Amino acid sequence: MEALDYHAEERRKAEFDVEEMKIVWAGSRQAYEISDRVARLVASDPVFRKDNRTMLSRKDLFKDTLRKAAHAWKRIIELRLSEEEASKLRFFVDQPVFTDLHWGMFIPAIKGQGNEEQQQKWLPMAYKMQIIGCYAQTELGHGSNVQGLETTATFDPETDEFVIHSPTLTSSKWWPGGLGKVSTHALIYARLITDGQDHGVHGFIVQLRSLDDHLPLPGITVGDIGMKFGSGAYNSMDNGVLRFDHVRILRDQMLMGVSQVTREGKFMQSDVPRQLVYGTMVYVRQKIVADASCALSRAVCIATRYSVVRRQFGSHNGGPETQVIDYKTQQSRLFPLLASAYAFRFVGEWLKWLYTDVTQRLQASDFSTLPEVHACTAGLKSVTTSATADAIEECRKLCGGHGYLSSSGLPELFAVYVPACTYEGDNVVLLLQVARFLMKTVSQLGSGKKPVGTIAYMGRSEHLLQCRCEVERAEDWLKPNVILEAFEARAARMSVTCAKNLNNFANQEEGFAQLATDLAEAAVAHVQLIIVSKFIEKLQQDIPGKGVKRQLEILFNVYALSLLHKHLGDFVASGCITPKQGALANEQLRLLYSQVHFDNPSLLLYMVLLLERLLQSTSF
Ligand SMILES: CC(C)(COP(=O)(O)OP(=O)(O)OC[C@H]1O[C@@H](n2cnc3c(N)ncnc32)[C@H](O)[C@@H]1OP(=O)(O)O)[C@@H](O)C(=O)NCCC(=O)NCCSC(=O)/C=C/CC(=O)O
Ligand SMILES: Cc1cc2nc3c(=O)[nH]c(=O)nc-3n(C[C@H](O)[C@H](O)[C@H](O)COP(=O)(O)OP(=O)(O)OC[C@H]3O[C@@H](n4cnc5c(N)ncnc54)[C@H](O)[C@@H]3O)c2cc1C
Repeated sequence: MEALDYHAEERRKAEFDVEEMKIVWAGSRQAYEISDRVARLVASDPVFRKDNRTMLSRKDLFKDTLRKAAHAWKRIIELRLSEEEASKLRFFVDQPVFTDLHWGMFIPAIKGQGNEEQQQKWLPMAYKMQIIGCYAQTELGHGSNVQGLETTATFDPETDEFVIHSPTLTSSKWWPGGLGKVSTHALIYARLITDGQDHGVHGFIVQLRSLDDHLPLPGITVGDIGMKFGSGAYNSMDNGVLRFDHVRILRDQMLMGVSQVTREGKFMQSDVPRQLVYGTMVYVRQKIVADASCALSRAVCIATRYSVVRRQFGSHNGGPETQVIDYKTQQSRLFPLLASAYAFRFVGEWLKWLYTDVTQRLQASDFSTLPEVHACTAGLKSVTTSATADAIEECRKLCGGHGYLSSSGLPELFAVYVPACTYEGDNVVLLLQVARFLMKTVSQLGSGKKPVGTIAYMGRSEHLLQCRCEVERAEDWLKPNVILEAFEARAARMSVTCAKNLNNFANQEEGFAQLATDLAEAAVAHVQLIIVSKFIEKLQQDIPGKGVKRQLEILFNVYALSLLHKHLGDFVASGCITPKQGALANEQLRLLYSQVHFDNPSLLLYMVLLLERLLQSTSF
């Protein structure tokens, strides 16, 4: 049977309404229709082709990228695409490019940290792309440690200006996307100094290049930092280096939404948390979670198609060899990744709501949920990107030798995706931020302050520290409440154990440094609980379509039980479950794989309907 016939055959086996499942994946019928329309637009436009990407030189790749970005902008204008459609189009062009940072960070930073006048001044030019901006925070010497940045912005009351300067080699801005060749402006994060006093890191809009001849302005040294991981991949992006030699900017070019400097040079901290200066990173981290489900679904789509078509061994009497998707090892490696794509999709939907909610609260000067939003965006960005990067590599291996071919699409997908574990915050550094939030919560348990939101389970820690999972048979693991309690107990016990062990140290800082690995693992347990609980909440919603909810329930159980199996040590060591109950979970997982198998290609291949036209370089 031909491969495509087999696909059709597999689809026909679907025990659920594929059309309705597409809408579940997209989040709404409207979102699906926009995605499908824009995907067709991109796939049918030869300018957006990308199957030649890995064969181009860096220079030709960059020119090709500029051509695509300009063409995308032209199509957005011609077709009068909405902001959502335009964002989808840029996403489907699917090549790291300077506009990612212009639209994804430069504009959001002005919106989030600029005052009303500054937004009115800069945003119209940015929306029309009359100026092109980048987000220049990281320096050669500091990326994770933002408070360690060295670039200075010294106020000169004589001239009502800031003097921007790079005092050391390590203060050179290093990495900002779009900086190397294209950006005319940058949002610079620098140490604000007034009257000899250092007020920490703040944002400043600085013009880098002339709007007439695009040459660097006086005092500005700027360039590209060179080739990066892989051949195509992120080399379509002009990540750059930037140094300042006493460059003067007007006082009103300091973003004044969070803090201000008066004409007299007086520093004024608004009554908002200084961490709002980090707001753009929080915004991008929540977007990265939804993007993880997309990248993961693409890799799993490729690996599923391969697994359905590839046959190896097992021929009897000259008959066809066995489909590799029939091997239990192939299923146990592939199906949890399929389930993870859905899990990340749903938690990404929820995180987008959480971020929208905190944005509205901030406008009413309600900062109550800011710590939780920071912990959720940091933790989910860390856990989903690490899992997705590992999953793309696993999908390469699932495809045997062909997975290593550029034409499989997987090497490029991996090379473009993996920096997500580093940019917008190194994943370990972000887990330690979550751990800080967890330890603070545990320390307040005795104060009567009731934990709420995603940390509410800590308020039941007395019960969770004693409970025993009610699992006597494998099928008991199919109950969402049983799974939820196991994950809550694991997370609570790991955090409380860390908190107790911290007390063995002279001070919190020393304890935190010594116990960092345990704290990072407790953070992972907390974040995985969030993902599991949001999947359960999704299943509690009204989900139309024949068999759709049933399939999602199977995927939920695959996701949760494969995680439990992977982290069985945590669950058993913390006493949440017994080794016997762990074995029953594994037994149930094997049974679930058989169920997914008969529907898996359809579950996956409907994603192909959305992405297939964009996976042109994928061909088995
Ligand atoms: C690691 C960070 C957060 C440390 O920041 P620091 O100021 O040193 O804070 P502390 O660790 O001392 O914590 C103090 C306090 O503040 C809270 N907090 C920290 N961050 C936030 C936040 N974003 N929102 C709200 N609250 C925050 C923290 O919880 C503490 O609260 P307590 O109640 O416990 O006192 C910081 O250095 C950091 O974020 N580092 C990562 C840098 C980063 O992400 N860089 C990205 C650059 S842009 C980029 O990579 C672009 C990529 C291209 C692309 O995306 O395509
Ligand atoms: C493709 C790409 C695009 C980027 N684009 C931009 C951009 O547009 N704008 C911008 O400003 N930046 C950008 N960056 C920079 C990026 O934000 C930083 O690289 C990132 O924040 C990590 O910081 P770092 O490089 O200093 O890593 P480091 O912090 O030096 O991390 C190195 C190692 O040290 C460990 N580590 C560091 N601190 C601690 C700690 N306290 N405890 C335990 N372990 C620790 C980390 O876990 C890691 O293993 C980009 C980076 C990449 C790769």
